[in-house]
Amino acid sequence: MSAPDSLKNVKHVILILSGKGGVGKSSITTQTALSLVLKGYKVGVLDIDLTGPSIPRMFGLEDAKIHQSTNGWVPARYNKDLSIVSLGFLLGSKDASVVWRGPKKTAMIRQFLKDVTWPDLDYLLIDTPPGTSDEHIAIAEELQFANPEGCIIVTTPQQISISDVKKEINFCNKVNLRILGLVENMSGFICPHCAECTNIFSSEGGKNLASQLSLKYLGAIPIDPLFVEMIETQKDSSLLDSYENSRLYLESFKPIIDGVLEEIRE
Ligand SMILES: Nc1ncnc2c1ncn2[C@@H]1O[C@H](COP(=O)(O)OP(=O)(O)OP(=O)(O)O)[C@@H](O)[C@H]1O
Ligand code: SF4
Repeated sequence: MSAPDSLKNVKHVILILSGKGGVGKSSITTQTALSLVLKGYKVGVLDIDLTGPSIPRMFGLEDAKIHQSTNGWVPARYNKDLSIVSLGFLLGSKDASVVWRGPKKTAMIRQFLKDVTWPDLDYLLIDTPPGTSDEHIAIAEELQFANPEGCIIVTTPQQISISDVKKEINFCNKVNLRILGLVENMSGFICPHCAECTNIFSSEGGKNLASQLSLKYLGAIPIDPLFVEMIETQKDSSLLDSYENSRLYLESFKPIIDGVLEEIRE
C-alpha cells in the first residue's frame, strides 16, 4: 500500500497504541514528541483519538485552530520543530467528543491522513483511539495506509491492562505491524516531597509480558505529579524547557526514546 502524498515529506510514521483507555497513551505520545524535538528532530503529532482528543490540552493548544489551504489542512505549530493536528481543533467545545459510527470515523481518519499538508518531518506520531474492538481494529487497519514504521505499545502494570495489551499485540501480528517496543506507564508513584518511588500497583507486568512474548521492553515511567503540573501550568512553549530539565525525561523517558531510535535504525 503506498503512502498518501500528504506524507511524502515525512520520513517515519510511528503509531502509539494501547489496548485500554486511560493508560497514558496521549502522555506517552506527548513525551515521545518532546523527546524527539529535544534530540533535534522535526516532529508532527496527529491525534485521531476521536472519542476524546487530549493532545491539544497536553500541548496547551486548546484554543488553536487549523485552517484549510488550497493544499489541505495546515497543522498548528507548537514551535518551529513541532506541528500538531488533532480532531480536537475541529470540534467546537473542548469537552466535545465524536459519536460517529464506524464507517464515518474511518473515513474521517483516511481524510486526516490524506488531507494534511505536513512540513518536512523526521517523525510523525499518530495517537490512536484505545481498545481492541472491531471498530478499533478497522481504524488500525486504515492506518496501514500511512505505511507506519511500527508502533509503541503502552500498558500499565496491572493484569487487566496486560490482558488487553495481549489482544493488541495479536492484532499487530495479524496485520504485520511491527512493534518497536512496549512501555509500562504509571509504574510506581513518585512522592512529590522526597522523590521516593512507591509501587502502588503490582509492578513489572509490562516487563514480564515483553519477555514472555519476546518483545523489546522500552522501560517504565512512574506516576509523577510534576508531569501533570507541567501540563497544567505551561505557557507558550514552556513545556519543552520544563520537560528537558525534568526527572521524568532525564531518568525515565530518555532511555525509552533511545530504545525506540535504536530499533528504527536496525
Ligand atoms: N506517568 C504519568 N504521571 C503522571 N500523570 C500521568 C502519567 N501518565 C498519564 N498521566 C495522566 O493521566 C491522565 C490520562 O492520561 P492520558 O490522557 O495520556 O491517557 P490515554 O491513554 O491517552 O487516555 P484515553 O484513553 O482517554 O485516550 C492524564 O491526565 C495524564 O496527565
Ligand atoms: S514517601 Fe516519604 S516524604 Fe513522601 S509522602 Fe511518603 S513518607 Fe512522606
